[in-house]
Amino acid sequence: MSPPSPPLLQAVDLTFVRDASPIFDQLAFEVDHAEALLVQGENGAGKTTLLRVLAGLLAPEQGEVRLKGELMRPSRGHADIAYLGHLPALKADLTAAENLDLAAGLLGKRDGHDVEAALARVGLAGYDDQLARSLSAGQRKRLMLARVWSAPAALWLLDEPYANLDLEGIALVNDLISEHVGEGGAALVTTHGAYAAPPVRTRTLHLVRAS
Ligand SMILES: Nc1ncnc2c1ncn2[C@@H]1O[C@H](COP(=O)(O)OP(=O)(O)OP(=O)(O)O)[C@@H](O)[C@H]1O
Repeated sequence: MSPPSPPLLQAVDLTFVRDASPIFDQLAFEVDHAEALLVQGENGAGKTTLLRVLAGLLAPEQGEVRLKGELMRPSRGHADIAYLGHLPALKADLTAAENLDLAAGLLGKRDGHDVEAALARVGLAGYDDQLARSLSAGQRKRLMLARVWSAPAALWLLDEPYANLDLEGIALVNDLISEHVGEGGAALVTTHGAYAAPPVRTRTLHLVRAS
């Protein structure tokens, strides 16, 4: 009998220290395929810091992040991870379509998730030629969600995906996550609010500032 495969993501005793004070200390959890972990916590609790460590954008003081059992090293990106951060990772002088093309060149693209389909999926059909700089904050968030939806990554790390969105946009985020999890993907989602619908709350991690 073959050994069980390791979970998609393992946080092993993660400690992150800023200015000599720990943000989180010996944090350990796992997220597997078909799971969504909702990360909740007050302002400053360390949610963004945690997601950036998991994305490999920040190095922990101690502990490690494992993806499919393999040690992840800090880097600019990882093929198994689609990260949606607080700050728009869009090129302001490129159009919506060009931004998605650029992301596909860097991150790859899921079959059938071409630019037209991605814009339509997030409610931006017809915005192909609009510059990212002239999109509203909610439309920029939708474009960032289109990037995530188009990527072939199994693990979505979504930092405040509900921010700037209207009610229909909040429902869209929950739909996208449910669909992804239903297809065997996984997601970590941070929020302060109660926006995450039940399918997005497979489990909850309540983050409390370590000191
Ligand atoms: N670049 C930075 N330099 C110094 N301190 C930082 C930096 N980024 C975050 N911090 C500090 O680290 C702590 C955790 O911040 P983080 O952004 O991870 O919290 P959060 O839970 O995401 O907060 P919020 O809910 O307000 O978005 C805070 O005290 C914050 O002030």
